[in-house]
Amino acid sequence: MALECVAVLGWGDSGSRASGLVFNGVRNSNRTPRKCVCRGGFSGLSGDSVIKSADNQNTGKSSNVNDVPGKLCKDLISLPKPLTVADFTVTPNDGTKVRISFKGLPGSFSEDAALKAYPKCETVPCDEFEDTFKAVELWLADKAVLPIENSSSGSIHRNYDLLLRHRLHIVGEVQLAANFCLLALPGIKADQLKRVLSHPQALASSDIVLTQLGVARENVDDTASAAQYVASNGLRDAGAVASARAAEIYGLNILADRIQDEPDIITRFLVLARDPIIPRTDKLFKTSIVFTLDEGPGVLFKALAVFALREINLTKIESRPQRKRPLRVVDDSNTGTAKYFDYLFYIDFEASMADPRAQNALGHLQEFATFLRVLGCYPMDATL
Ligand SMILES: O=C(O)C(=O)C[C@]1(C(=O)O)C=C[C@@H](O)C=C1
Repeated sequence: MALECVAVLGWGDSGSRASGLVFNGVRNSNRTPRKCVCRGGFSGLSGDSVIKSADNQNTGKSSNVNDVPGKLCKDLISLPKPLTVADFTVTPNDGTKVRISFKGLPGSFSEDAALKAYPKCETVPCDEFEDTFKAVELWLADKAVLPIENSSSGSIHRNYDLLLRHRLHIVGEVQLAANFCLLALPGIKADQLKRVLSHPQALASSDIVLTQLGVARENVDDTASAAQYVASNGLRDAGAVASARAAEIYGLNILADRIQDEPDIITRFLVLARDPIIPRTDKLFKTSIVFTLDEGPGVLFKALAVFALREINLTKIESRPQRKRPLRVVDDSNTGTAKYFDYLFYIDFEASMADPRAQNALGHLQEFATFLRVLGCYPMDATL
């Protein structure tokens, strides 16, 4: 990825103080592709083969003739096999056999998002958001899907932090309209319910109906867990706010459909993978970045101007405190020592990294950003 730095404005005078443009942790100037030793090189490209290959490498067992001087290696089966044409068709484009990790139980909206992106995928339920990242990093899943923001309660901050802590690349986005249903055991009527369980966002978004019912609200990790809990414990006084698919999976009845306060509650999910995709310009692409700036008047204005000057539309801006260095100390001769919160800025913009405008904008931002990382460049989801 060639970056061209242009001095369109007079403020690009700080030289290259940034530690280098980072494409998910690797400076672009001397970027070497991150490759897993076993990837596609041994018995196939499917995930199982990959995990097996990795295991062989880690056990320390001798699978190399050089480890057994003067003898033939006994473990011939574990030797790498050459790739064949079949290896390249194991994971077709329609999503067959792609394994997608998500947080929650089957029937959750995150699983719906995974199925929207890859209709024939195998979904891998995880306990925590962090586990969805680890599943991909450890080759237990090919990709992860995680919610990043929704139209009723805004950003899911924890996931912004995890994007930076981990080294996965954003390779796609999924927009999903949630249809919240009130579920209960078969035979139970709405007026018998004393409490309703769900994910806090689903409960908050169904406030009007739940208030009318006069029920207590109980938070659980995800909407499908609520349905599963009611069903598996045979709770006759408890309902769940979850999807129609969760009702089917856990054998619950739908007492009311579309109970959300707003007609459309949209959640935007990100798809993460170990490797970035090749940016294109023949369809609409988005790029997500994170950066830090020095303290000073107008620095954020300058940072945003690199996009405005090139007519690049920003679709999202989010700031998060820098957890490891929360306070910035500034010595000021007039006012003494000031301490400010130090922030990371996350921006999504509507341009592909293959577009010279995006390359120039990032080259320009790099001139004065103290840190810059491209989190991913991916096709926009314009569907619902
Ligand atoms: O609880 C679920 O079903 C989820 O997939 C999680 C989640 C979220 O984390 O925001 C996703 C979308 C729904 O609107 C509610 C909850």
